[in-house]
Amino acid sequence: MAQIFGSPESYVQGRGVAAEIGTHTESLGGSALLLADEVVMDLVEADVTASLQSRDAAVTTAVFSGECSSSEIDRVGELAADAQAEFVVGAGGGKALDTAKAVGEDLGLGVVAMPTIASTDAPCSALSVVYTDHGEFESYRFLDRHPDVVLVDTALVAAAPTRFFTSGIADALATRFEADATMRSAGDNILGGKDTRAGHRLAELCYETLRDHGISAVDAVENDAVTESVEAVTEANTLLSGLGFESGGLAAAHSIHNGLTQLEATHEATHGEKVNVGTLSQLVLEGRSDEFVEDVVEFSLDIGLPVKMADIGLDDPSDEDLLTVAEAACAEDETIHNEPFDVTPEMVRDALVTASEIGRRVERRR
Ligand SMILES: NC(=O)c1ccc[n+]([C@@H]2O[C@H](COP(=O)([O-])OP(=O)(O)OC[C@H]3O[C@@H](n4cnc5c(N)ncnc54)[C@H](O)[C@@H]3O)[C@@H](O)[C@H]2O)c1
Ligand SMILES: [Zn+2]
Repeated sequence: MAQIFGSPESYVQGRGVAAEIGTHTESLGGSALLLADEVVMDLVEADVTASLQSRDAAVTTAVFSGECSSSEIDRVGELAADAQAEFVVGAGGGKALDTAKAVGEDLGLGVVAMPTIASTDAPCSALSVVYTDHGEFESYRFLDRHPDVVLVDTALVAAAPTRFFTSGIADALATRFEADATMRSAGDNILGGKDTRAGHRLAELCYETLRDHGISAVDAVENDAVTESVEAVTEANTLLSGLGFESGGLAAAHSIHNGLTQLEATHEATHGEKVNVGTLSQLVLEGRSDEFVEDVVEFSLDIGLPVKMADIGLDDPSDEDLLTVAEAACAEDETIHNEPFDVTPEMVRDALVTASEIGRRVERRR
């Protein structure tokens, strides 16, 4: 089978770049739909509208409901059609961006992904994760095209609540481990091909960047400051992890995340926070050494990330709850089958409870 690597047409990152968006969208047409929820609309509408209008692009705004569901994708699609938009600018977190990407695909429009938090690796991928209107994982929707432009204003990223930034570190921390599993099993990446050296190396670079800069980047973001470490980690969370997971492949960590979304009690935890519990479980599942797992737990604690189920709303999960998570994680089309051995629900349940116990133990001894 062919090796496949994919990426957005262009990636722009820096302090204040939201106000320069118009200089990067001229090839996309003269009419934009700006999609953002109320919080994000307040943050970006003035700068984005002024910059696009200065380049002769008309702007219509649409308020995002908060969930990337089929009904929301259809609703926003109708608004884009009514506005005769030629491109969609999705601003906000992963859900707003995933919705904008799906709308762009449905209507054949250009797409600008403008993350205002570095909370996930959603911005760069040709993928929308679709949920029910109630927030349960429903399906991966694979898109034909990547976003035309990904634009990340690091001043916005640093000013947002720190929890989003740390969640993005968690999402990115999983990337290398999942790409490694996919490579060892010769599994498929998200683009339906085998990995390239480039895809795999970017996943490794992502991990190295987080370990080299993660802790001080969080210190900076706590103070709304943009440092070189914040630039490095924003790039790792957004670009390196985005390219790394898509072209490198996903494995157990994200399947366990998807399983966890089946339980209402986890819905308050962010995507990245649930992924971190999935990552630690993957390491246990793979039989990594105590020292290795504890090192990742220590780093997670330094960053302020969950290391056990109780940290993501599951204080005392019942056997039935654990089986629900484990069975969903092992569904036939799940990426957990990219692990280089057969995985059963029992193995996932045992890895989850053991990873949580390790997390609890390391936390106690600090
Ligand atoms: N498509 C992909 O490749 C991919 C990859 C990873 C994750 N995802 C998806 O991303 C979603 C999770 O995204 P998320 O964690 O960003 O959550 P989210 O999209 O729900 O956004 C979280 C919140 O951040 C707020 N926000 C955004 N920018 C802000 C700012 N600058 N200041 C203050 N608040 C701000 C928004 O109002 C929103 O309420 C999940 O649906 C997940 O499946 C998709
Ligand atoms: Zn993710």
